[in-house]
Amino acid sequence: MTSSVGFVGYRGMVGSVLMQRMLDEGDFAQLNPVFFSTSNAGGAAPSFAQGAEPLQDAYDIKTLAKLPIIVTAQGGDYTSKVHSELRKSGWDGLWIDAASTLRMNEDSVIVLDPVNRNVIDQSLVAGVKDFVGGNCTVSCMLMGLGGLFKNNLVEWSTSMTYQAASGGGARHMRELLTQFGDINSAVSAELADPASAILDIDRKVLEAQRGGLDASQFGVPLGGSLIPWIDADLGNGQSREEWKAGAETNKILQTSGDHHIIVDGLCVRIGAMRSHSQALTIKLKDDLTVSEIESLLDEDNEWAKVVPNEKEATMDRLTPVAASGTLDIPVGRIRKLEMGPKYISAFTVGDQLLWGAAEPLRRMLAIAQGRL
Ligand SMILES: NC(=O)C1=CN([C@@H]2O[C@H](COP(=O)(O)OP(=O)(O)OC[C@H]3O[C@@H](n4cnc5c(N)ncnc54)[C@H](OP(=O)(O)O)[C@@H]3O)[C@@H](O)[C@H]2O)C=CC1
Ligand SMILES: N[C@@H](CC(=O)OP(=O)(O)O)C(=O)O
Repeated sequence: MTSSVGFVGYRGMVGSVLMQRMLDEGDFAQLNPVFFSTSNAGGAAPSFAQGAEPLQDAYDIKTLAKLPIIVTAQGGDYTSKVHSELRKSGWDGLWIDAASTLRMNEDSVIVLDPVNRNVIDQSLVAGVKDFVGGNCTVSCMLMGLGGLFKNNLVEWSTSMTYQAASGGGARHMRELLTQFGDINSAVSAELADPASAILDIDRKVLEAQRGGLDASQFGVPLGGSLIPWIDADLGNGQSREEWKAGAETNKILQTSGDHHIIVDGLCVRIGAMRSHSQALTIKLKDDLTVSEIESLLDEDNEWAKVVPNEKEATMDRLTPVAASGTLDIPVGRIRKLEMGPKYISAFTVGDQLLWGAAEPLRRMLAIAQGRL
């Protein structure tokens, strides 16, 4: 008998990527989907799910409580509003969530099964009910660098990130593209004239960036610029996105005490669309050769793809344009740094809507149903 699974947030950006992955993998043949909406209860179910009943009210606790598994990509506000009420009603089903709300709760597990399948399996046996996808930057980093982190080879690590607009949401992506378009329009006449002076063009671009661009989502222009702060200010000089790197990495790996790995760095928003990149400096516990490191990374999981530390391969394969829309996590620029034989650099890129958001949820659902 196929079990019923509730989906909340199926039409949002993360939800749409999740639905597409589930369609690609034929997952819907293995379950009976029930779709929920916060805005259109009673409306038609999505066209890709033929035969599904009309949309249910995502705030109706009784209807939600009938389901053994609920998957939500609706967002943190929804989780805050509904999850505790549902639990209080006595519901003991599995809650699989993309939002950060429950991530650091003691009774939740952050899911990234190529990295912590053992933790997920043990937790299911132990009766854990809340399974939450990790922060996109953390998940993409661990997918690329898993071979070092899982083998307890990292003493500490810093990551300097280059995060895509999609991390803010769909409206942020639109705003970035609108800004690029408006900047182009501000200088289109000069660009069409090869004799125009580049410094005049530059001055006009800056005028547009400082005066005329809609930046209502990001707060300041991102097109042709960057923003070295992501998420809330924790008041100690660190952004919440930066705090997540250490907190979530250690929770995913279940490290504690002497095994705690220090992970810290700066998180920066750049004008890429949907792939997050990060440059890492890692202090290893052992003096491994570069080829030993590359083998460990490449062999760790089928998605980590080592890119040789050469100019052409790096430019071809280690960029947001190359990684976006794929499950591959290219990892390259691996070399020993001048600081000493245990210090290495690495650079990795990952689609933050796939491994960064939707794919760990899709796989957690399959694990929960005994399909993976
Ligand atoms: N964006 C990201 O990179 C990541 C996001 N997440 C988590 O996932 C949550 C959802 O993010 P995201 O998918 O970007 O959010 P979206 O804003 O794209 O979607 C959230 C909800 O908005 C409603 N909605 C209203 N208007 C529209 C519209 N025109 N098109 C589609 N949906 C609409 C839908 O709810 P309804 O159908 O009920 O009206 C939808 O489920 C985040 O809050 C975060 O917690 C996690 C990791 C990464
Ligand atoms: N904060 C991430 C996106 C995100 O949704 O992260 P989290 O799932 O940790 O809230 C970014 O802006 O790139």
